[in-house]
Amino acid sequence: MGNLNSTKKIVLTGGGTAGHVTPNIALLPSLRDAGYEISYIGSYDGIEKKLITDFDIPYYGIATGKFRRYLDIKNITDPFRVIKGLGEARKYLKKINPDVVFSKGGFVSVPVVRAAASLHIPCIIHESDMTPGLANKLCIPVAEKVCCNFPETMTMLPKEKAVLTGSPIREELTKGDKIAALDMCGFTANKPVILVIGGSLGAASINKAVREALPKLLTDFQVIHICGKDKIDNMLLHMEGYVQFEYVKAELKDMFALAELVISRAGANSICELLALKKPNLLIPLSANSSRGDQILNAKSFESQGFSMVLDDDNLSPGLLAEKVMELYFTRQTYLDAMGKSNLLASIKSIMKLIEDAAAKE
Ligand SMILES: CC(=O)N[C@H]1[C@@H](OP(=O)(O)OP(=O)(O)OC[C@H]2O[C@@H](n3ccc(=O)[nH]c3=O)[C@H](O)[C@@H]2O)O[C@H](CO)[C@@H](O)[C@@H]1O
Repeated sequence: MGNLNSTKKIVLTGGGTAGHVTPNIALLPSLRDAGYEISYIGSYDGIEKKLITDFDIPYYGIATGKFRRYLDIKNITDPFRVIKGLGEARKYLKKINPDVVFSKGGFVSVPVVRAAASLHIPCIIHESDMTPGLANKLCIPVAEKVCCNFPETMTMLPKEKAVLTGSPIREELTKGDKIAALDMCGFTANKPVILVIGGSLGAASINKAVREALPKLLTDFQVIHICGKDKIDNMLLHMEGYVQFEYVKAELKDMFALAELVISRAGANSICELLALKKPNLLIPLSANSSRGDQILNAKSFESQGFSMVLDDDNLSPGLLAEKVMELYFTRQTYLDAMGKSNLLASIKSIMKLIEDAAAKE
């Protein structure tokens, strides 16, 4: 499309889980520096709306439906919601008239990208997992370029579209304050801290194993546990050296600064953050029984590069978890050495270049 004689405009989209939103947030400072007027199209009330409201960006909600691989009554109604979303996305895109759309994926992005393509607005897509998700698969045919996080993904995509950029990480995550985290958690400064993050939604199996392993873990460590919405265990609220949070926003940077080790799901953005922040980590990827297995591939790739220790969700037990944590603690320098070469800002720069090139198209 192109805006003659006017400010450059970009529409960001992506949602459903935080992993489809935080990379967009990571791009905001650079987009602002480059003079873009930024708008966001997401679902009416998804996590993207809650996360984006903090950034003073016009937000447009559309109807969205899931593309499931299993039988569900909603498979009958959701296609109508997607069609409705497509109409709404077209209406908002016409109103905003952006030069470019950047999509981080998730189901809400499909109507936005397809509507943008029908209006001849160039779209850049980002795939953070090793294998493209279904939403991105539906958008790749109409995308200008597809940013990849793993070299392995490049071989699965049309050659002329795939670009290896890595995942944009929020720069503020590097600016954490250990003392602020100690205060917030009521911890002492002379015992190492483990941060547990079960992805943006929390992970029931990790929550259970960590809680059952607490008698062992708390002998040598203090534990910050981000356990997911509605997953706080009230029985453990006053346990010394253990604190729980459902989800944290600005405080996450301080917790990262304080943590000596991190136990985490293997969501693509989470693991890139651990790499960028150089945190020795134990990954427990979401099992293939409850996903397409993308986290297992993400974790294997990080394990083979020496960045992570991996524990199968299917083999998870409190005893094994505590054992692996001790092993990680004593071998952490090996992981720190391997992670030493990552470059936090490289991916933001390379994605910005693709956005600028696409926006310059008439
Ligand atoms: C269950 C599911 O569908 N998981 C997918 C989802 O995970 P999920 O949404 O968990 O995605 P990621 O692990 O990639 O990213 C989570 C993001 O949320 C942030 N965060 C998390 C907790 C918190 O309290 N505060 C906070 O800011 C993390 O710092 C990170 O930036 O998208 C990922 C990226 O496509 C996929 O790899 C995962 O397989």
